[in-house]
Amino acid sequence: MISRCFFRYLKQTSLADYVAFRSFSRSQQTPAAVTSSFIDSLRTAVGDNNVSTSDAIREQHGHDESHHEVYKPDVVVFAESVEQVSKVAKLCNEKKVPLIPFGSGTGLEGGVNALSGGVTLDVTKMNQIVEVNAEDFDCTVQPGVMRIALNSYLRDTGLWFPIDPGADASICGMCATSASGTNAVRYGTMRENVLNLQVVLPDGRVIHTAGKGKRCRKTSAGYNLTNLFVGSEGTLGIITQATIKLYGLPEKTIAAVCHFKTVQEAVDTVVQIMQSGITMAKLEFLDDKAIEAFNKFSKYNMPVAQSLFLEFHGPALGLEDQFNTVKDLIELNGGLGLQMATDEDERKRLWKARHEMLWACTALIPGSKPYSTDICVPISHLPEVIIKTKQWIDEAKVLAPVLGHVGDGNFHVILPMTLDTGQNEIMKALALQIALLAMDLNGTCTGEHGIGMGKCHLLEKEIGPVGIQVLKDVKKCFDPNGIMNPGKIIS
Ligand SMILES: Cc1cc2c(cc1C)N(C[C@H](O)[C@H](O)[C@H](O)COP(=O)(O)OP(=O)(O)OC[C@H]1O[C@@H](n3cnc4c(N)ncnc43)[C@H](O)[C@@H]1O)c1[nH]c(=O)[nH]c(=O)c1N2
Ligand SMILES: CCCCCCC(=O)C(=O)O
Ligand SMILES: [Mn+2]
Repeated sequence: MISRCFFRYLKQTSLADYVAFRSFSRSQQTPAAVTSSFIDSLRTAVGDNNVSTSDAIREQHGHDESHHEVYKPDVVVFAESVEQVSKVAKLCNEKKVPLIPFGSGTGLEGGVNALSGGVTLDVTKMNQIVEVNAEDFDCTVQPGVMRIALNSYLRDTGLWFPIDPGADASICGMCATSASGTNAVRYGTMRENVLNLQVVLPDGRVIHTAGKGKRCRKTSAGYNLTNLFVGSEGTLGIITQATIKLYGLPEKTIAAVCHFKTVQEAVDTVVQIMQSGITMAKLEFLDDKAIEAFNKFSKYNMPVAQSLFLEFHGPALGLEDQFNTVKDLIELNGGLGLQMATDEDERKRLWKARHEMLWACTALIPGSKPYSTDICVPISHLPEVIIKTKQWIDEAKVLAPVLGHVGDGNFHVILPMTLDTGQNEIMKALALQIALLAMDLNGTCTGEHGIGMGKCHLLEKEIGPVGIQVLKDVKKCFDPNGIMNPGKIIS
């Protein structure tokens, strides 16, 4: 039974939102015209070995890591070059067949699920690092280059690409979702780190969003096409190359963990650290439930309490001063157990465990699939939003750990979805309620996972009917036949 209190906020804001959410249904797309002669033309374009209609391959490409229902494409194509991507796009456009770009399938909003069937275009075979300009701190990669492989390749140069969503995602998939993660508080998100993109448009034309070969740090040359494609989730074109910023590996790194008796103390500390102007590299909150999952899954023995995980990057000189300033703030707010950790192996183990929190939380209920909230609010509203969220979780009597990138005002509630539909309805209502609160407090329903198939109804609420109409106009301009990843972002 859901408590009346649980729905109080929902009722205060708008019951209509909840009804709209419950009855939200994706507008049915025209079924794909994938005939055998169409598949033959794909084989001619990319070679027999690069076209698969096997059920297992279609299943594998019909979902990401989220709980969303699987939607298999009719056919999966593996591209090996920009020319092949262009030919496939042209063929799909001519026959009005849906075309869904696929990076590595680690998304969390059903971005790759083929809602209307069609062709899924897997770009993992295009995995070359095109160039590294160490002296300019940038590099250019093909769409199948993965984040961890890029950083291994860069290691000897003393450079790295710090944006880290935890999962080993493709760099171009990260561009497509505007990913971020634990290091964004210092290094920004994909939006701040992409200098140029090569994109194949649905009609097969190839563009460079900042101009061919351009990789300058600043430009005021016209509309920002690059950032139109960052976060476009495969709905405007296929990203076939990305030029991104690199950074020097930090000379010194300090990690630390501390815990608090109350959520208020922990989150007040976060706000004060951010307002003090200290540049944190990571500033993560894990609530008591998250710590329980963390201990169990990764074999730690941390106090089960509201916790902060922190990391500092910088020159050896002065970094300990920053640590000590933060230490003072933590202690002033009642924080306990803070210790400096500089041992590299222990640090790696800690962050690996943090990145596995999705699996740690879902393991709390075996067989469950994760449903995620991803709100982001201005930092001053963070204490209010986290405290209300935790109160609602308690009232709803669901097991839902809270964790996230609080230095950015961004956090997740991990809602393990099971076969118990009653319980799932409660989870979805809770997720909606949290998103509505964030939006009321000048925040967004998604800081980093994107809209995908799961949050279209929230985007409508977030940017309003005129905003949505403008997005639809933009979509029409790039993709007049509506073939690119239909049903995503705007339904
Ligand atoms: C355990 C765990 C933990 C996290 C996350 C995942 C998992 C499994 N994520 C989410 C995820 O890693 C993130 O969304 C990636 O950016 C997705 O990259 P993929 O290559 O897997 O794209 P994937 O293949 O999943 O595609 C995602 C979307 O991008 C589109 N796309 C992919 N490649 C494209 C291309 N070349 N051109 C055009 N469109 C393309 C797809 O069509 C789809 O809409 C995350 N994220 C985050 O920001 N912060 C975090 O903290 C985490 N944490
Ligand atoms: C489905 C749960 C998503 C939250 C976990 C992934 C994530 O973004 C993280 O920070 O961890
Ligand atoms: Mn995250």
